[in-house]
Amino acid sequence: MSIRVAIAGPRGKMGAEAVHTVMKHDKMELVAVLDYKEVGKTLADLEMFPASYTAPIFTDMHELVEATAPDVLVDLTNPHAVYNHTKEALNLNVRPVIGTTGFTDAQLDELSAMAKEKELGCIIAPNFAIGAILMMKFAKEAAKYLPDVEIIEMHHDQKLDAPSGTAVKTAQLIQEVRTSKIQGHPEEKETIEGARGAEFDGMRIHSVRLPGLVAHQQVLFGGDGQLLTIRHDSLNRNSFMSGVAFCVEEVMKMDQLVYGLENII
Ligand SMILES: NC(=O)c1ccc[n+]([C@@H]2O[C@H](COP(=O)([O-])OP(=O)(O)OC[C@H]3O[C@@H](n4cnc5c(N)ncnc54)[C@H](O)[C@@H]3O)[C@@H](O)[C@H]2O)c1
Ligand SMILES: O=C(O)C1=N[C@H](C(=O)O)CCC1
Repeated sequence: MSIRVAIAGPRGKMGAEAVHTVMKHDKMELVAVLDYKEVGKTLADLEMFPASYTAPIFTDMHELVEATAPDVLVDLTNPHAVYNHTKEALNLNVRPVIGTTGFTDAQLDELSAMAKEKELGCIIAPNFAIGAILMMKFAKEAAKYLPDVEIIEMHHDQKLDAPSGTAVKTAQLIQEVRTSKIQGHPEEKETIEGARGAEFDGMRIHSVRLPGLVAHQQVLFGGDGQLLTIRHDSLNRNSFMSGVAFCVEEVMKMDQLVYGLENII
């Protein structure tokens, strides 16, 4: 039986790729999409999609679920919309696969409790690219031996949240193995505010935003007379799509929330 999939944010850079991925997948059916405004009756009304894409467009999640009964909601929208979408989906017994970044810790805790209570699978994946997951895993391993670390994430200039979800997740994974320490000179002083980047448990995170970039991250470890750099580059959004398809299949087997693909690959 096909997995019935709905996608929120179908006109976006990631959402449009996800639409194509689900349409091509032999074990999935795209039953509906969620937009925030009236843009047409079905995807076929949008110039960006072919006439054969007949999934209906909804602007209300309750109506979408009532009319099309999806198993999974893939959300690729923005940090303002995603929390409510995830909550609504769980309330309506639809399993969320969330690629949108920008959750607070409190929101993650609340959603995790909701998924547990409902015994529903939910995946929140700051990064769907396998190379990025490996970068994070390798960075966690390296931090055991080289605890002085700074993260430089680089994204396109349309990105709304900073630091990136991947950078935050990387710092959290490192925090699990690194004895907390403040890095740099104890008396260091910023002469221009923000020069040393964001502070996370004594580590620094730097966010670069430039046209031309897609999604890139370097994790730099400094030691005595040596520097280790672990770097990942997503060169296009297709790099995320096998991860999206993997999550749609995986979430159907789960009964709780998982934050980060490193927990399930
Ligand atoms: N997890 C990953 O691997 C991964 C990879 C790339 C991007 N992202 C994240 O995915 C999100 C989307 O990225 P993007 O580059 O496609 O952005 P985008 O701006 O191109 O697309 C976002 C889309 O969401 C739509 N939207 C906004 N509010 C909405 C709402 N309330 N309901 C329905 N649709 C709504 C917008 O119309 C837009 O089409 C961002 O949070 C980004 O950080 C995650
Ligand atoms: O393009 C974006 O925006 C991306 N966001 C994710 C993040 O915040 O980590 C992952 C990569 C692309």
